[in-house]
Amino acid sequence: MLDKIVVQKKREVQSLPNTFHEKEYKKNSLYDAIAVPVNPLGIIAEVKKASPSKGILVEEFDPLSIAKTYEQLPVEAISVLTDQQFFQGHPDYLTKIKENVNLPILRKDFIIHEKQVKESKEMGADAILLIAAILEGSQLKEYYEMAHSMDLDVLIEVHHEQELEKVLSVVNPRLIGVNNRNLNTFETSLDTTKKLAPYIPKETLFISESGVKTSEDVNFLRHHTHINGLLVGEAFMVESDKRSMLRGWFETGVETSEYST
Ligand SMILES: O=C(O)c1ccccc1NCC(=O)[C@H](O)[C@H](O)COP(=O)(O)O
Repeated sequence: MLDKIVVQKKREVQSLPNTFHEKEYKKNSLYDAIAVPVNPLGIIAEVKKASPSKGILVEEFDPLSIAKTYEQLPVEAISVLTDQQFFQGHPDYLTKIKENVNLPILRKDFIIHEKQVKESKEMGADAILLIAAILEGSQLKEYYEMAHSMDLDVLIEVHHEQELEKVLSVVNPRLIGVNNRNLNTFETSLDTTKKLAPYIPKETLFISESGVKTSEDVNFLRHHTHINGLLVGEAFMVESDKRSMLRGWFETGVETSEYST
């Protein structure tokens, strides 16, 4: 699946312009929001209509209204899927949300070319995702530095130790996301975050992405790891009472964390 997505992205990149116009948006820092969260963990809530693994998640999809709902909750940031082909997202969703919602906005897409970094800035993103699985070390470094020079935060996503090693050999990432979803089989396992936790540098903010749905999931991650945040899509999208769900995640808390270095 990841291969198919990359093939499609290469096509899309060809039709992107060579120049982009930076608009003046107020920057909301994803890094700062996760570093000092309102919740016990920083929550990045995703605006996600559909996915290759689950198909359509919600029939009546109004991205701005979802983002406005998130803004009323105690969440730290919003992730917006801008991929059209596989996730039924759109770049315009991100721009509209940026113009109307005062939270850091992460552009969630499959960035494989520098033009997409510039496009993200033009769209109004505060942060971009770089997926180690689809980038060479040299590209990771180039796009990471380019993004920072444009005042974009970067969340670098990894799935296993080799990808993490590749990332750490080229940059000192401020934010790392461990994606619990195997991008080939779509299966999610929170053990992915648990296994990688000992290797995430202490000075890096550490996000666990995908497959988080219940308070047991949240407690498992808090007990076994030192994560700073969670990126959650499906659970928020399908839940009508998002506030209660979020409250429930932190109600019991974790008495002791097993995690130690
Ligand atoms: O969500 C998918 O099915 C998917 C498939 C292939 C590549 C990426 C995919 N998702 C992107 C994401 O990383 C998630 O939308 C995000 O982490 C939230 O995950 P979840 O809470 O499980 O919806």
